[in-house]
Amino acid sequence: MSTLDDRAAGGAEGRAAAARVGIGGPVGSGKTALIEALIPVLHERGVDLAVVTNDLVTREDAERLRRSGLIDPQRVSAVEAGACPHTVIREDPTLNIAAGDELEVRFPGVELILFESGGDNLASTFSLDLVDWWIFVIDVAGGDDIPRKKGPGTLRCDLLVINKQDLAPHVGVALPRMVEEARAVRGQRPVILTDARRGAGVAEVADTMLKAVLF
Ligand SMILES: Nc1nc2c(ncn2[C@@H]2O[C@H](COP(=O)(O)OP(=O)(O)OP(=O)(O)O)[C@@H](O)[C@H]2O)c(=O)[nH]1
Repeated sequence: MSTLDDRAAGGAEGRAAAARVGIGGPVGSGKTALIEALIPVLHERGVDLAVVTNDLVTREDAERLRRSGLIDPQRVSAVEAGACPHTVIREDPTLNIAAGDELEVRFPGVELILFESGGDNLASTFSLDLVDWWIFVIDVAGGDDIPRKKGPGTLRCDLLVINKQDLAPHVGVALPRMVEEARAVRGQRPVILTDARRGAGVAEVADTMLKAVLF
């Protein structure tokens, strides 16, 4: 199993290691939709990219990305997480680390690997043995009280994405207040509003991530 230290040293084969970014969040918050929107933006920025998806007992999200036409299907790997999505991104990320290592071997120039967690709850967090930096995706339709609940995902992530901003008027959410409360509990660390289906806010997510992990 490689670790961040191994990877910083260029891995066993002396290859340059890819930056690894986690994308977690509750079921249906829009993690896959955000990745689908990010891929073209990252390609436009010239980033050599691969993706690892995590599903409970299927390869649904990987198949969705492979069929999307957005990315070479070979660059999408699937991890079947089993019963607890957070186990394989936090307690024992061996399967995910191995999937990332295998992508680095097959695509020696890969610069960035996105790890999508299976849908989980507000307590979900990533091990820093697996990722360098991670995003937590919540959505407006899940309720404007989510930031106030101070779940570990919301508090500890490097970037909080509040997705489905387009739904705010339909679910009675005051967006400015939700963002303000999120910023307050996160000590001013970044919070970005997105509409992953239409692409709003996605370039800002890409640039914040690239600034943190590649440049
Ligand atoms: N209106 C709206 N719908 C969205 C947005 N982002 C995602 N959706 C929809 O929300 C649903 C769930 O999106 P996914 O991307 O599958 O969510 P996910 O977090 O990957 O789901 P799991 O992997 O099952 O946890 C889909 O029907 C998406 O089309 C958005 O910004 N606005």
